[in-house]
Amino acid sequence: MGDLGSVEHSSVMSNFLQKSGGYGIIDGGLATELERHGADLNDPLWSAKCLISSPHLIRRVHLDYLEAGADIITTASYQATIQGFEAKGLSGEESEVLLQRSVKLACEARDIYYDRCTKYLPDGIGNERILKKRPILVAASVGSYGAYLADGSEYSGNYGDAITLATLKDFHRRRIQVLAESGADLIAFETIPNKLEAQAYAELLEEDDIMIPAWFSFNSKDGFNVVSGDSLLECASIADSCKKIVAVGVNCTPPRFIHGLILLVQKESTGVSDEDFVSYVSKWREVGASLVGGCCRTTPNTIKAITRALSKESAALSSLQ
Ligand code: MET
Ligand SMILES: [Zn+2]
Repeated sequence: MGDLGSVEHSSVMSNFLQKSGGYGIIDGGLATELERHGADLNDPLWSAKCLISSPHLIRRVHLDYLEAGADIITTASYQATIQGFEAKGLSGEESEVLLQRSVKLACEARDIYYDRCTKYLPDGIGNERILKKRPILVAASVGSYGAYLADGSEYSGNYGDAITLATLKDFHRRRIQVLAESGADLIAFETIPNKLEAQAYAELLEEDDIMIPAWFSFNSKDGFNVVSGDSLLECASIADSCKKIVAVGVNCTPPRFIHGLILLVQKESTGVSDEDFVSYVSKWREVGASLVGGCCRTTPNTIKAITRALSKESAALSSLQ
């Protein structure tokens, strides 16, 4: 993806993939994992509630995913919006601090992880915890306007006629700026439900000259289109025409659809039992996915199973070379 102008942005991902042996493992569900640890996320802020009430738990879940072998961890900002925080009575400034905190927590988890790798000596794979010094990226998560609304439109992509491109850009602008300057390595636009929102993100990345790369990840419930019914191909082409986008994929989508969806977009990709999930992953790799991970209800154990399966495969491949 991209052209000459995108060399710097695309090099972040290509350098990462090169150093990671050609593929990267993304973490699994964050919100659902926080819930599994007892957090009550029944709130319009969903996982972002923990940025206020239990940041330590967020850090711990990031660390669990790193110790399960994830190479990319996504921040707790999915449903963290300035508008959502303000609705809780926080100031604009306080809201921005919370957005920054989401990235800081992931970076801290990475630091702790690296420290553990040094202390416990890297022994690769085989123990309970995977402690292996490797490139780790922090992806600042951005959920959709529908996620903020928390009314189900995140999975219908139907915002009604009153919501225009301008509305969406105004909604997301400041949040994206803050996350881009927070120390994250890239922005992960997740669960994008329609073309209009993809367009809004692409325009913001360009107009505001966002300095870190981004990926677009759509959700689908039919294996062909994004949830709104907009064509995945058209959505992916918006990503293609934006030089700041370094990967396109799908998340929060039934795994049985993902093989076909990758064939459709031929870029990045990202729940079922851990075994079932893993059985899909090699096939996704075979058809060209460079980035694989989980979403809601996947856990550090899912990621560990993926890590093991893929590292076995790449060891087998390199012994043939
Ligand atoms: C509804 S998709 C949620 C994605 C987010 N990164 C999470 O795992 O919490
Ligand atoms: Zn999800």
